[in-house]
Amino acid sequence: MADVVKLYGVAGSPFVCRVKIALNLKEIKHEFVVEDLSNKSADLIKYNPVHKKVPVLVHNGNPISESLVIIEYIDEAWKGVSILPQNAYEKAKARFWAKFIDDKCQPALFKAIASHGQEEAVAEVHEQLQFLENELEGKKFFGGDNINLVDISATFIAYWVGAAEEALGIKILIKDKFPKLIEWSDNYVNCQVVKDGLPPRETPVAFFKKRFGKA
Ligand SMILES: N[C@@H](CCC(=O)N[C@@H](CS)C(=O)NCC(=O)O)C(=O)O
Repeated sequence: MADVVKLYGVAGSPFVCRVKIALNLKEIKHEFVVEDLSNKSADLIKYNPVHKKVPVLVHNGNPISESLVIIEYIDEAWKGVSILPQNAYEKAKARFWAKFIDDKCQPALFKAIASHGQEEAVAEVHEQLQFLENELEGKKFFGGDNINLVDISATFIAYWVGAAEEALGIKILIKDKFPKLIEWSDNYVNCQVVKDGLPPRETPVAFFKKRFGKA
């Protein structure tokens, strides 16, 4: 029997896009079920009763939530290109950086964006981003020649930060400070599997204007 794969999400969510990109990498056919987060569906509450958030992947009726968990599930459940390294140490390192991006980088970036690029908040985010800049030394992607879990985790940095900069007229990813990260962003968002998983740029730009723009 053919697999039935449904992804519950909203087009503008960087967490949902992570999952779309992982599905694209593995060439997994799926149905995208659009959620209204201001009026969550009974399915979403049933499938993710703990967090009640998207993304949720439902594979043959089995729900999985939390984007990083879903990506690891996709990697294990389907053959094709590997998203996590095979080597135990490299795998642990990939998980470490993905968690670092979620726990440290994204919250710091959000704070810097919300503050309209206030100096202290930007300095804090630069401290975090420097670790990623160093990690890219001698590599095209965090995964080396190919995209891996860390690249997908950093989708917000590659795409949403530029949209926030445009929407609010601020600068966070400074070229002189983060040449590798900027080169990586360009390479990453121009991969077809990534492009196919991202919303049009107007979507995040409009989101940041509405959420943080001056009235
Ligand atoms: N840690 C979660 C975060 C997911 C998340 O924050 N999703 C947002 C959309 S971007 C959401 O569903 N928000 C609805 C809510 O908070 O009620 C993941 O990695 O999947």
